[in-house]
Amino acid sequence: MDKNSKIYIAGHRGMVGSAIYRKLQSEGFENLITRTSAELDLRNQQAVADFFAQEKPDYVFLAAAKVGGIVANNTYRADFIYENLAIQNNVIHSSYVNGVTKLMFLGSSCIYPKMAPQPLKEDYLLTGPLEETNEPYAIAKIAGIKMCDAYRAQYGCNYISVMPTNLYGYNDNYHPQNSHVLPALIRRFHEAKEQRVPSVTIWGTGTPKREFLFADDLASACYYLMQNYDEPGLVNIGTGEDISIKDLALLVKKIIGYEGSIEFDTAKPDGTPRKLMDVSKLHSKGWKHTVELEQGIKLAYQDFLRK
Ligand SMILES: NC(=O)C1=CN([C@@H]2O[C@H](COP(=O)(O)OP(=O)(O)OC[C@H]3O[C@@H](n4cnc5c(N)ncnc54)[C@H](OP(=O)(O)O)[C@@H]3O)[C@@H](O)[C@H]2O)C=CC1
Ligand SMILES: C[C@H]1O[C@H](OP(=O)(O)OP(=O)(O)OC[C@H]2O[C@@H](n3cnc4c(=O)[nH]c(N)nc43)[C@H](O)[C@@H]2O)[C@@H](O)[C@@H](O)C1=O
Repeated sequence: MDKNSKIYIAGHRGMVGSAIYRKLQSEGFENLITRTSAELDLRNQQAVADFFAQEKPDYVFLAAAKVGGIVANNTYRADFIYENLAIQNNVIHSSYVNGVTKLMFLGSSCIYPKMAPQPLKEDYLLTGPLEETNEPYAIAKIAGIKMCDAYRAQYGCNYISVMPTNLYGYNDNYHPQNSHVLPALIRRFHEAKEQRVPSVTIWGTGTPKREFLFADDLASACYYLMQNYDEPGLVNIGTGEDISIKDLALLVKKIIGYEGSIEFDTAKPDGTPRKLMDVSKLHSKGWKHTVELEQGIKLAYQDFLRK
């Protein structure tokens, strides 16, 4: 990418897309193209074809998707598979038709088998059954990886796939039911503190382990890989460190300054027992995260308080 390249960031108002937008701006890129979902519904094949034919972007970051936490994935199963397949099919195919130089597809760590060995290496893809709660979303994401590889193999397209671990940061979704765990806990502990509620309930047993990456770090990795990575297959993006949900809840409780107790709603799903990324490939390419979890949660909490 050079500073005059025309770059389309699909999903620029979301947590990831907005972080990629900020990163590109801070690096001096000015020719950035964006559309909200109201302006351009990426599920609409003709609208996407017309947009690409008119704008002819050089580079595409595909960060638009139907996204949510464990209960949203499990509840809106049809929406998660249909919307994600439609968005990625339309954007990837229109990129090919209109000669996009390079495209980055964002997947997720949920593409790996539920019981895969830890840490998760890139070559564990398609080696076992998926986690049931997010299987439709994961199937769509796996199709996206395979679509990038197929367009590379048949048409020589330089389309790359990156697999971020669980993310959090600025512009996160704080919906009480549909969000991911970190924004959910920030909101719940904050409201419990404000309303002097004696206990906070978190979902599941608290024993699953997750890895968390600050979205601005992810944007930095995406920028780095867009400049320095041209391979088929996938590359994990994470920190290589994980934490149990119980310990995460204790950390959020401490940062927010809530003094009540924690209870567990075991009627809610735990999901995958552990999802720790093997980040040796990413490190070998020359990128490492900079924001540690406690610091990142403090930054996210400040952002939550500003909204
Ligand atoms: N959040 C996480 O923990 C993780 C996210 N990822 C991946 O990162 C990417 C970005 O996720 P994140 O930023 O968290 O998600 P958000 O929900 O914050 O943002 C998604 C964006 O996609 C856009 N979008 C959704 N549907 C459509 C549509 N039909 N047409 C056009 N635009 C649409 C929305 O645009 P608008 O605002 O204009 O409506 C929104 O800004 C996704 O591919 C996700 O799978 C991967 C791993 C973990
Ligand atoms: C990024 C990733 O996100 C989803 O998978 P997930 O990793 O299971 O993500 P989650 O953040 O929703 O939950 C993590 C853990 O935390 C526990 N948990 C406790 N209390 C709350 C809570 O209040 N909300 C939520 N959401 N979870 C909670 C919850 O029970 C689970 O054990 C995928 O569907 C898929 O979309 C995907 O790729």
